Amino acid sequence: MIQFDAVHKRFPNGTTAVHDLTLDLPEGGVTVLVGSSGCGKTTTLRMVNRMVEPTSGTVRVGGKDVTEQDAAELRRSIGYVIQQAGLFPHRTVLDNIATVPLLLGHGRRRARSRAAELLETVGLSAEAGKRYPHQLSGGQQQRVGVARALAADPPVLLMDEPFGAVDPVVRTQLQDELLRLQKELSKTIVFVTHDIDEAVRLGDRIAVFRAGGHLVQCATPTELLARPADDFVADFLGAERGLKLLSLKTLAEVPQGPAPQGDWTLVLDAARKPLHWASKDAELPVRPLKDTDSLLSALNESLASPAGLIARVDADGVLTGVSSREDIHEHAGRAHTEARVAA
Ligand SMILES: Nc1ncnc2c1ncn2[C@@H]1O[C@H](COP(=O)(O)OP(=O)(O)OP(=O)(O)O)[C@@H](O)[C@H]1O
Repeated sequence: MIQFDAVHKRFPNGTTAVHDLTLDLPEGGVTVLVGSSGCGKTTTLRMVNRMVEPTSGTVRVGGKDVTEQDAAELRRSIGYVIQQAGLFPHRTVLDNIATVPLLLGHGRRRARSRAAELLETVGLSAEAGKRYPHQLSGGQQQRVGVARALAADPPVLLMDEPFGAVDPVVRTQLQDELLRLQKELSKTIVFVTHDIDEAVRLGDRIAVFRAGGHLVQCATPTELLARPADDFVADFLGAERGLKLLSLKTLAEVPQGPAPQGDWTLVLDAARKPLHWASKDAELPVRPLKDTDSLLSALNESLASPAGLIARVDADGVLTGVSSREDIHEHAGRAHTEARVAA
C-alpha cells in the first residue's frame, strides 16, 4: 500500500534524515516506526503525504508515485494526526472535525452530520462537539484529532506520536480505542512513537530506525522481541524484552484444573465467582484471569498469588479452574523457544 523505494532525504543544512530506505507497508496493517530521537521517523512519515520531499528514491501510495500527485489533494486523502492534535482553536470541536469533508466539497449539513457520527466513534459526547478545543482535556483533544483524521474516510492514516502528551492511563485508553477502531476500519496506519511498549501493543509490524535514518529491522512484534537483528535493536527493546514477548501470548493454552487442597482456599460467591484467597488466619485478594489475558499477566498473578495458583474465569467471571505457577512458567518458556526458532 505504501512503498519506500531507495528513499533518501538530505536537508539543505547537510543532515541526512533518512538513508536509503526501502520498505513496503502492507494494506490494512499498523506499521509502527520506532527509534531514538532524531533517527528520521517523522521525516519518513512526512514523505508519505509530501510534507517533506525525498532527495532521491520513490514513495508510492496505492502504487502511485506521490510526487506525481497534487500535494493538497494527496493530503486530503491521507489522515494525519500529530501530538498536540493540531486543532483550530477558534472553531468548535464539531467544526474542526467537519473541516476536511467541507474541503472535499461535501455540503455543510452532511459534513457536520458526519462529524457528529465520528465524535461518537471516538467516544466523545455530542456536548463535547459544541466546545472549543481548549475546553477539552489533552486526551479528549487527541480523540478529536483522530476523528478529524478519519473524517474523509481516508485509506491511509499517519500518526506522529499522537498519544505522546497524555498521562499513561489515558494513553492506554487511547491505544485501546485505536485498536478497537482499527478492527472495524482496517486502515493502513503508519504510527510514530518513542515508546517500545506502545509499538508492541499497537503494531502489526515494527520498523526500528537508528541514528542517521537507517532502518535496522522491520518485523512483527513477536519476531522483533524473539530475534532482534543486532545488539542495537536488542538494547532498544530493553532488558525486559522476554517479558514483553509474554505480553503478546495468551493464557488460553495453559492447562487448568480443580483447585488442589492446600493451606490456601479460593473462596467463591454463590455464582462461583472468585472472591479472595483465604488461609487459617489471613485473606488475600485474587485477580481472576480470562483465556484472552496475556501470559505476562498470568505470570504476574501467579507470583502474587499465595498458593502459586491463578484463578481462571469465563467471560462472565465464573470460575473455570485454576492453573499452577509451574504450568505458566513452562508455557512461558515454550512460547519463547517457539518464537526464537520460528522460521
Ligand atoms: N527541516 C529540517 N531541516 C534540517 N534538518 C532537519 C529538518 N527536519 C528534521 N531535521 C533533522 O533530521 C533528522 C531526523 O529528524 P526527524 O524529525 O525525522 O527525527 P525523529 O526520529 O522523528 O525524531 P523525534 O523522535 O525527536 O521526533 C534530525 O537530525 C533532525 O534534526
